[in-house]
Amino acid sequence: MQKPLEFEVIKNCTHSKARYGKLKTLHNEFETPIFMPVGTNATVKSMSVDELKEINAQIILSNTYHLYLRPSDLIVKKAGGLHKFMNWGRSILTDSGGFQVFSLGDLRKIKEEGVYFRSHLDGSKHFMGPEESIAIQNNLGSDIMMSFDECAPYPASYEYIKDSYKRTSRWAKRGQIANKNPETQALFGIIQGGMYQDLRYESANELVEMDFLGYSIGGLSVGEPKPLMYEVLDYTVDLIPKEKPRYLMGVGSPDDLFEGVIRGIDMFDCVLPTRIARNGTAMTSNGKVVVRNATYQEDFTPLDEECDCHVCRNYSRAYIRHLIKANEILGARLITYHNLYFLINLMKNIRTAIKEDRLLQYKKDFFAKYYKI
Ligand SMILES: CNc1nc2c(CCNCc3ccccc3)c3nc(N)[nH]c(=O)c3cc2[nH]1
Ligand SMILES: [Zn+2]
Repeated sequence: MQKPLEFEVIKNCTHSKARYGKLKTLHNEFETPIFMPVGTNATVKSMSVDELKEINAQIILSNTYHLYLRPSDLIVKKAGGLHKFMNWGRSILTDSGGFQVFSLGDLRKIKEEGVYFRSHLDGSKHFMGPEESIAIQNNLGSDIMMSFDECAPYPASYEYIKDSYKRTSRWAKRGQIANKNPETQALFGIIQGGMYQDLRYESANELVEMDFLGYSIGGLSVGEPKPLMYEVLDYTVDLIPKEKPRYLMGVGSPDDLFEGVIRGIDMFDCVLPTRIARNGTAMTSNGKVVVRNATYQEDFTPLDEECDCHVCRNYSRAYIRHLIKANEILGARLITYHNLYFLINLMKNIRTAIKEDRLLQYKKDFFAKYYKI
């Protein structure tokens, strides 16, 4: 049987759990650890696919919940699938919709069969369960699909988390059975269990039993203190077979990328770079630059002196500040382009540091500048 995904660990870091690897889908092959730009409505906001290729994006995320509601997965299927619809020839990963139903929709009810919710667009009533989520992802044709899960809130009681992760495991099994394209679309299990070590163990073991092609660590980056997220990561990563890819969902500040890589994570996604760009904040090697501040009114240097991206080679802080203040679309576009390039480039430097066995030193050097320590 043809496999829709192949993953190979090429180099393990000697003084951390970091590893350098390669992941192959039916669309392309890319190196890990990797940062995946988020493209909720079948677009990485304000970026064309040509610009995404220019910044060397290899895999982008899209979303079952959003595309089901608008334009509908049936229309995307009629277009020939999401790759064709958005003219993106590289890899696509789709989230299963569970997280978005809880964080966006007006939640009505979680039942064994699935979730009844109201659309955040027009309040219309909908139902989504594992079978519906996988059918939508099959229609979208993404290379990597996520199991339908409940991302439990934080904080939550032990009893709540126990019931929730057990239902998520039952949903994962139902989703596996519902997958119509197991030879062309890989399915990941999502480990839940809140901040309770024994429940994380049980969730991971039940999903490893089901033999998914990769595993996401869910239920984190939901408002818990960072040290707690890192503590849960410390013991949860070890439960995933080391030859399978590990995806930490919704994580992507520079600090969290380093801490996640050091703890053995291979894949990351985060809306931060695109979201902060829209309010005029750029990520640079010397920390964040809120370019809308008056200080940059006559600053004719690039966003980041050390960045070789198209934006930093051609535009000044003063010009981009002017665009943001004038609420010109180009302002957000230019900062988004640079922020995405910054994180994609950071991951390239992290991969090189792993290959050369100097990751912890690189982390020290990076933050010495980023936080001007
Ligand atoms: C920000 N913190 C955070 N995000 C989480 C997500 C969503 C990850 N982002 C995917 C995305 C894809 C397309 C468009 C927009 C977002 C989760 N997704 C699932 N399925 N399960 C989680 O436990 C879970 C936990 C999360 N924590
Ligand atoms: Zn730049």
